[in-house]
Amino acid sequence: MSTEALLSARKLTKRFGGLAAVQDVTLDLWRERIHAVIGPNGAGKSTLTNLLSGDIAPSTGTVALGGRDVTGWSPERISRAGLGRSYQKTNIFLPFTVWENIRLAAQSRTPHALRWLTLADSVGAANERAERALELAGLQHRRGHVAAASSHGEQRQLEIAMTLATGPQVLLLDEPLAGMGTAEAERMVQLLLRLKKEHAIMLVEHDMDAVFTLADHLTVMVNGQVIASGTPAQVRADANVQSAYLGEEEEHG
Ligand SMILES: Nc1ncnc2c1ncn2[C@@H]1O[C@H](COP(=O)(O)OP(=O)(O)OP(=O)(O)O)[C@@H](O)[C@H]1O
Repeated sequence: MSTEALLSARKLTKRFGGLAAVQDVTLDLWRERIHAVIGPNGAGKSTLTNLLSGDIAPSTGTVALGGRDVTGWSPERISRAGLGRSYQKTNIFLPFTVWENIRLAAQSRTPHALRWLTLADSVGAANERAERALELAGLQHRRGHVAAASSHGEQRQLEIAMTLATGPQVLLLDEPLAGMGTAEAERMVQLLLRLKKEHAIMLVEHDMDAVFTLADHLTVMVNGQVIASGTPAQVRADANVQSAYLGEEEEHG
């Protein structure tokens, strides 16, 4: 196993006018580890995700993927370099079947310039990636069903399968448990544990039970800054975190 992090962000800052939505954030993602990022609304979690995926460019700081500096690259190029990002359902074509959605996502990985050159190869490789993604996400039994007829939980699984179909090494998952009931959430937790075996994962999630079940490493953000980072036990014991964030949760729980 490589001793190098698959993704390394160094001192990332993003300013929107006078507001630093993300400030000086440094973070590493490693294969076989889930790194959860938590924080109250407006903490900068979405902005951080956008900086890592290339959807927005940092004001300062760098992002390296697999040892290569990818700062300023387009999201498509970063995706082809091995980063997969799940969006909340936005990419699903509801009238298409589960399989068609995954297959389309798999094809998007092939660079346009190569499509006509190596058509047979690329079709075969895309089919393979799609089959694997379908299986990994546990959606084989839904293969021929139209996405619109799938439950909320299955649509979230599909969203992850579509991300997997691009063949990523690093996964950025944005609230995969949002809006789920207990049984669906449990199924998603099991899926994330399976995915962890082959990927480096950053998980942005509000469900604290899931976060503390899944995370190997936890970063807490407040007002754009990291206020604590460490193992879940270290973070739980951190006085800053308790007053800024977890304290409130625990009072309710
Ligand atoms: N495009 C933008 N222009 C101006 N301000 C922005 C922009 N995007 C985000 N912000 C601001 O940056 C801060 C961080 O927002 P962000 O959405 O990253 O937080 P978050 O932790 O993801 O919140 P939530 O949990 O509600 O999704 C907020 O104050 C937000 O209003």
